[in-house]
Amino acid sequence: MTARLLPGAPAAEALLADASARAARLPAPPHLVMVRLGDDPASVSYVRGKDRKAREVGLTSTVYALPETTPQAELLDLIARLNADDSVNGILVQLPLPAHVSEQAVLHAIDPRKDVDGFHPLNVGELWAGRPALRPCTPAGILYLLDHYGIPVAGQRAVVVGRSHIVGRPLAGLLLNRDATVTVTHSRTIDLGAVTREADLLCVAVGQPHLITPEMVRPGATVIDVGINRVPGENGGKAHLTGDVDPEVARVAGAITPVPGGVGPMTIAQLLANTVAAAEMQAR
Ligand SMILES: Nc1nc(=O)c2c([nH]1)NC[C@@H]1CN(c3ccc(C(=O)N[C@@H](CCC(=O)O)C(=O)O)cc3)C=[N+]21
Repeated sequence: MTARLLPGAPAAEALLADASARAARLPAPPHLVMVRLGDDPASVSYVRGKDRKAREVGLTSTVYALPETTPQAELLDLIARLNADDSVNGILVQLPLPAHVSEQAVLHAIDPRKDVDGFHPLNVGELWAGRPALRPCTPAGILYLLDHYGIPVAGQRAVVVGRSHIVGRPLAGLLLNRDATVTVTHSRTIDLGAVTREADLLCVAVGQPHLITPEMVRPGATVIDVGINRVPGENGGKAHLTGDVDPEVARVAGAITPVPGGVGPMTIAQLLANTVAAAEMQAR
């Protein structure tokens, strides 16, 4: 038996088609502004991917590529101007930020109504209260993917491995809002495998290549691999991407997302859907 593969592309396409149709009904194309500091190759490539996809589906996209050394005050100033600019519907500041800039200060500064990452504390609070608001892109994209493939959530035992503010925690909140029974594990969890083996739905977001091995997975479980790890090629060969889940897990799982081509495309699609939702909210 080998697991059913859950590619992101078809689900992302469905989400984007809906977002694009809704965007066309607005008085002006929704406008996303992305800000990045420095030239970390992964950040450059992610922002480029989001910018390209935004244009493809009929949004307006602006990228501010600022020097690594940009003072925090200057970044906060830019955010204040974007907040005040009615032609801007969504603002994303690419993480991670250089050490001299406080992530907290930046995330607090973004107008919650334009916070298409869903990282502002007001939106975090709304998520945990189960009230509608802009949701973090990767977790919301994962829920969309599960729904797209008809994988049940309500009543299921969900285990989230990782408690980051951008994936693990908000994903646990979204699963709870959808009536899953949720356990969150982390680096201090004792006997991780005993916990993950209980999962009907196992979501892994820690950034450790192949942390999850076959004996840690309940036969037939759905496995969502959020890890995107760049590993150098053997003998100087090409570097490649690999997930937090050992590919051998496909022999026991019922369904599994690939890396690349699984959760990554959902994150981008959800960001653009959030931008359309923000524009709709602002038009009201
Ligand atoms: N403010 C902020 N918001 C974010 O949403 C955010 C961020 N900062 N910082 C970094 C992480 C990471 N992230 C990804 C988005 C798309 C892919 C993606 O499209 N991945 C492709 C592969 C891309 C590649 O080849 O590198 C895939 O999985 O198939 C991956 C990772 C968004 N993040």
